[in-house]
Amino acid sequence: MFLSACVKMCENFQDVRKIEVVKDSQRVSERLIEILVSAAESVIAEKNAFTVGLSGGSMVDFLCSGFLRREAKVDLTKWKFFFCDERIVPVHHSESTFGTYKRKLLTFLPIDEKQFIPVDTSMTPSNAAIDYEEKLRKNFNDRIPVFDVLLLGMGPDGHTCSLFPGHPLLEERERIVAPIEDSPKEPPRRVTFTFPLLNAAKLCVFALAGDSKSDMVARILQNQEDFPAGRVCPLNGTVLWLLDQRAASQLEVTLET
Ligand SMILES: O=C(O)[C@H](O)[C@@H](O)[C@H](O)[C@H](O)COP(=O)(O)O
Repeated sequence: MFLSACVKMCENFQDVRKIEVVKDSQRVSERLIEILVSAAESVIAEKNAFTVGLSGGSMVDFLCSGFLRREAKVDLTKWKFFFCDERIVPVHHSESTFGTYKRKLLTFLPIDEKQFIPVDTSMTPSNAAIDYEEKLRKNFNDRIPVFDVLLLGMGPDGHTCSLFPGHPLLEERERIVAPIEDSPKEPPRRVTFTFPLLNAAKLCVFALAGDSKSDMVARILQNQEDFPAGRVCPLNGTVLWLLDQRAASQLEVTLET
């Protein structure tokens, strides 16, 4: 069910923040794939390529469940997957985001591992960030890479990627990928996209489900409190908050007739 909520102008950006509320987490998964496939069809028709930034956490399960439930097969051969953040651990480590996607998504989706552009986690966070920035620039022609879609999560403290409340990285304006050595969310050593890169994207999608998200969702979307996830407002794009009813339970949502 599409409950079209208030459409808010993001502060300081000329873009529109959109909110879509669906029944439950399963429907979040399904809608996520529908949105991705629809975006991919139009982008590939024009550019013959499609770039996606992946987050860790529950995003992996949303994508696995969504793709598994989808009847119509999707041609993913032109899709390229990058990581909005990554933990600096070996890829076989249970906390590796790329490792988790390999173990889950790659086991059943017709995707070649070469379609993933992983962070080199054998390096220090600082060198891995520099190296990943170079990898991004090689894959995009833009000074600041313009992703077709960035898939984002949000922690209960309002963080997104590895951009945490009160962290100096929130003010980073030069680097598009930055190291962090003191992530309050384990593991502490990571690399992360920064806001200049996030807000250059054409489409950012937050996929959130469950009661644990509802308080922060309302603080950001309704009370306009300043948390990292709320600072995602693409300059020339759209940010969609795809929520299940539990994550949206504290929002005053208007029903669209
Ligand atoms: O690798 C990470 O830690 C993620 O990129 C992180 O930003 C995640 O998206 C949020 O912490 C939400 O995680 P959940 O979706 O699991 O709540």
